[in-house]
Amino acid sequence: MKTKRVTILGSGNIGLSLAKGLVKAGIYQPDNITLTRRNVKALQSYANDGYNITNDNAAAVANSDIVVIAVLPQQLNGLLDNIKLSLKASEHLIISVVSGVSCADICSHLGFDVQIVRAMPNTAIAIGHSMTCIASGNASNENVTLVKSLFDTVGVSIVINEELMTSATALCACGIAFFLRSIRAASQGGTEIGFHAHDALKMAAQTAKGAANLLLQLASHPEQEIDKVTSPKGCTIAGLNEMEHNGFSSALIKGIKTSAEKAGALYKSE
Ligand SMILES: NC(=O)C1=CN([C@@H]2O[C@H](COP(=O)(O)OP(=O)(O)OC[C@H]3O[C@@H](n4cnc5c(N)ncnc54)[C@H](O)[C@@H]3O)[C@@H](O)[C@H]2O)C=CC1
Ligand SMILES: O=C(O)[C@@H]1CCC=N1
Repeated sequence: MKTKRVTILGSGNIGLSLAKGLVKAGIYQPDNITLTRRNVKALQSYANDGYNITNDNAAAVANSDIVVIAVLPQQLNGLLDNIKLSLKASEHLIISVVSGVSCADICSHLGFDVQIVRAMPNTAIAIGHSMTCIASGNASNENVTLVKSLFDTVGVSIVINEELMTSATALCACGIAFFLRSIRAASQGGTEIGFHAHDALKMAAQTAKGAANLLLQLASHPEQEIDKVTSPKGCTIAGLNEMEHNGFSSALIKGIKTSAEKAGALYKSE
């Protein structure tokens, strides 16, 4: 089967992470991927690595099969106006990673229907460890499966209902920042109790990785694993309860709810 040519419109944080992930997974060569950005000079190092780069979105779309839209919600309508005439409903498949914008919103702005699959990856896609949620309102099952198989090469992906995409944004895409901040905070605690900052960070990150892998590899529940750590009258339960008295779980839950509300409102507030 001929390799489908991919164009990534808006090659910033997530667009470039996706490109790197696809190449690292070995399913695309850089020369099958076109990266666009208004300031194309910022992509020069990618051109040196063999990617096609341009600031001409319309031409890039015309020369591709799969079009990934990776601009900010407030940049989307301008981009759609830019590519409208190059988009062929019968030829193109759009993958949108834009938060808070439905397939119907995109078709409505374009003024015609084109198959769209939404994907919500996170920045760990650059190293093949994304948690990606996939949904579509109007694409064929075949295309949803195609997109899932693409994202399966750069992490783990699941197909969900489109109404849950803003929730997926908060839990998984924003979630990377939440867990990173937790690791950073743990390392700061580690420094206060005696470790050099770089050692404390490494120790905290590896500990977080171990905790996540206990759940993923043993298909276990967090409380089951926590019970194994908390010795009676021990130091773990003392620290854990102190964190809970200070709102640890509550802060995470409230933060995720706030992010989900914001994710749903980003495009509509423009
Ligand atoms: N950063 C993340 O972790 C994730 C972001 N997303 C979504 O992905 C989208 C992009 O987010 P980021 O990559 O973080 O933003 P970003 O600001 O890093 O990247 C957007 C890029 O699009 C370019 N751009 C804007 N208008 C353009 C146009 N008309 N033509 C060509 N390029 C254009 C900008 O110059 C910029 O480089 C957003 O909608 C965000 O909600 C989704 C999942 C995770
Ligand atoms: O913060 C944001 O709006 C984007 C969406 C998910 C991750 N970053």
